[in-house]
Amino acid sequence: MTVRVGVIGAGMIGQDHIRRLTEVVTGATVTAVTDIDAERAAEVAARVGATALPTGTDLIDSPVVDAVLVTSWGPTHAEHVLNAVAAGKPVFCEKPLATSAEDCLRVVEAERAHGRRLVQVGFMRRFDAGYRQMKEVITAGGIGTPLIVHCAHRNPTVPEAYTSRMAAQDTAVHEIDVLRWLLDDEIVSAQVVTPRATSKRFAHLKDPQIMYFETAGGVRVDLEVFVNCQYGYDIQCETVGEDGLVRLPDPAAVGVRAAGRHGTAVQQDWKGRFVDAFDTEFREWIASVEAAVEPTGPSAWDGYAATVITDAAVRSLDSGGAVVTVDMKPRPALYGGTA
Ligand SMILES: NC(=O)c1ccc[n+]([C@@H]2O[C@H](COP(=O)([O-])OP(=O)(O)OC[C@H]3O[C@@H](n4cnc5c(N)ncnc54)[C@H](O)[C@@H]3O)[C@@H](O)[C@H]2O)c1
Ligand SMILES: O[C@H]1[C@H](O)[C@@H](O)[C@H](O)[C@@H](O)[C@H]1O
Repeated sequence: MTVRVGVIGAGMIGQDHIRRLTEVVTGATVTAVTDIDAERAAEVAARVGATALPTGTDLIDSPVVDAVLVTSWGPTHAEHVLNAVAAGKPVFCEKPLATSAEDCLRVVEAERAHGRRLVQVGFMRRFDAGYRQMKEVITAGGIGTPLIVHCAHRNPTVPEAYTSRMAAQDTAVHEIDVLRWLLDDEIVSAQVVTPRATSKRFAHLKDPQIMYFETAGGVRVDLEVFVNCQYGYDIQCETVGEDGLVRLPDPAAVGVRAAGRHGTAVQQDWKGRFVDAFDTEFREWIASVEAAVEPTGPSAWDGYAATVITDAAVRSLDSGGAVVTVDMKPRPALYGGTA
């Protein structure tokens, strides 16, 4: 069976995922596209022989759509995901699942009422080969009990519309998700402190920021978020355990020796850094839809958890650096919990 995907939001990442679904992943085709910019929807749909539809509701209800991909602006995600769950269709939602914890919980409740998982959230790092190898080592006891994680998340620059809160909501949210998964542990507190700001930023922005997280199991995490670091897109992660440490590899790149120097190029954006992770993410999602089984990727609960934890980080930033306790509901049985 070929999975017929309808795409809501034909912007930057929507178009990239449409290319991925049509050119990279086998067993999928894009049959419908919608965007509040109707001209854009028509143009993108025409490129892949899909139908442009006026609204997300039309697309979700369309008989030529088996599964829904939501790549519109964050504040619109919850509405589309809730409509897809109501229609009983599998839905892949780019992060964030919703911009408030309340809206994330509405999705969780809708899915629980439906009785099985239909939602996958687009935290692609769980599909990155390096993070997967780290998890295998940690799970196999290769470094003993994890104690500390050191992380850095650096972007070369960000646009003027990027705000200080987005360091948690848009950027650190990737570490928040991948660390919960990597450590199989829950984050219970967050603290954000700010050093001297780089002069190479917009005046309104606090950049860099240093975030500290603590897990229920007592692991301490430090994360540098620096979104105007100038030199490249650089993701670092090192987990220190009782018996050793495991470090995320840098992406493979040729070594160049010339003009008296030896070096390797640094990635310049997330698209290139995580291209393989995105491909794997969509291969696995399409395979789960094709097999009519629940997706194994990040769940609606993971989307909720990430939002609650980023909210705590934002509160800490706003308060000038207080340690903020994460106020998370008990995890329901549908997501491996006991509630
Ligand atoms: N996983 C990642 O690393 C990653 C990377 C980039 C973006 N994202 C996420 O993807 C989402 C989209 O980001 P982007 O950079 O592509 O934004 P974008 O602005 O380029 O595209 C969003 C598109 O959605 C359309 N749109 C907005 N509301 C809509 C609605 N209700 N119905 C239909 N269309 C609607 C807009 O007109 C626009 O074309 C964001 O939530 C963002 O956080 C994730
Ligand atoms: O939306 C992007 C994307 O999620 C990237 O992976 C992250 O590095 C950026 O900071 C963020 O702005």
